[in-house]
Amino acid sequence: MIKILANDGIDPIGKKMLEDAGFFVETNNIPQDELPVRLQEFDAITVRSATKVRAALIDACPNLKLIGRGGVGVDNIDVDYAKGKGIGVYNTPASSSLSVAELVFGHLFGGVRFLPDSNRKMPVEGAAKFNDLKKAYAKGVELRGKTLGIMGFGRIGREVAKIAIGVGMEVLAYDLFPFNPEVEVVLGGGFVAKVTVKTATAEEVFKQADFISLHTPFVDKPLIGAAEFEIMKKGVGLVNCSRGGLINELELIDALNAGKVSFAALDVFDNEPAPRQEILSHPKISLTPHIGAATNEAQERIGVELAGLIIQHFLKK
Ligand SMILES: NC(=O)C1=CN([C@@H]2O[C@H](COP(=O)(O)OP(=O)(O)OC[C@H]3O[C@@H](n4cnc5c(N)ncnc54)[C@H](O)[C@@H]3O)[C@@H](O)[C@H]2O)C=CC1
Ligand SMILES: O=C(O)C(=O)COP(=O)(O)O
Repeated sequence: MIKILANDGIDPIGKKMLEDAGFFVETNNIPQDELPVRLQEFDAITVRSATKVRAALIDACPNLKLIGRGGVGVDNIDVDYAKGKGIGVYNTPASSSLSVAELVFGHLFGGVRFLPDSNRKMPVEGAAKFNDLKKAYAKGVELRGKTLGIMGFGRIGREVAKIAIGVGMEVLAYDLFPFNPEVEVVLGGGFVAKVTVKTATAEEVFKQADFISLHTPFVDKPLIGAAEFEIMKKGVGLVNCSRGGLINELELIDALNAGKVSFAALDVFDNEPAPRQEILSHPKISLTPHIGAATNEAQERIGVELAGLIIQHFLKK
């Protein structure tokens, strides 16, 4: 019997699909340092972003035939190394795009009206300083009519654009590669509108956008640091629901303190799972603990897609 370790969990429907197909599935959260021994008895492992499947772990588990990533980023897996050893590596690239895009808008709506800071301060200072807080948060802005710069016009970037258009924002889209600027915006009542977004260079996005949202993978260096903050509009808002490292965190703090950036919203961090304290305690940063894909709908789609890929992999052997 094929044995699968779902080390960062798997949606119950995906698990049942695997079991119905005759696989044994153990849902667990085995600590990283115990995996080199305990994974040896399994044929496959599924992970989210927490568990790392590096070369040393792969070497320790000669029985391993498949690594499944329930999600998009495979930066926690030594993919080429695994494939070089004949191990199948799969991810579920489209299943969570909408959930991430909706979180981006949660952060944007929150950022422009100071919700994170208000939520931190109201329970502590609300009664004594209600009117001071009311004054401090009086200068919010509306999103409609503002320009959203989207860096990386892939699956998530495109979903973000659709919501932005629905909200009445202008979209400036930048990608490293040529892309189709037309998106299909689903409106109520079964109507679909085809809208062509403006394309831009990275520099144009930095100079013209009121808000910037990042949707590229992290490769080797930040996309945004002091030089980029320098040319941005004063008061720009930034969202990073993509990967820690894309924004230089220390230079972000300088830009927030200088008033150049009005707020930042981070779902991902340099040092996960322990982001730096200056980031966690900054009043102008909206924080979520890497939950872009953490919705019932996304996790169900991911579980079902991953189960299908695993079944197909083993059945075709
Ligand atoms: N916060 C969370 O929980 C989640 C985060 N993510 C992350 O979101 C990111 C984007 O995911 P998808 O949109 O699904 O990927 P995708 O592959 O569909 O799109 C990424 C786009 O970025 C472009 N790109 C790559 N390098 C670039 C650069 N240096 N400058 C400009 N564009 C560049 C690519 O050409 C591509 O169009 C990934 O890093 C992924 O891991 C994905 C799901 C959940
Ligand atoms: O799919 C991705 O790239 C993600 O970052 C999602 O991470 P998670 O599976 O929620 O730990």
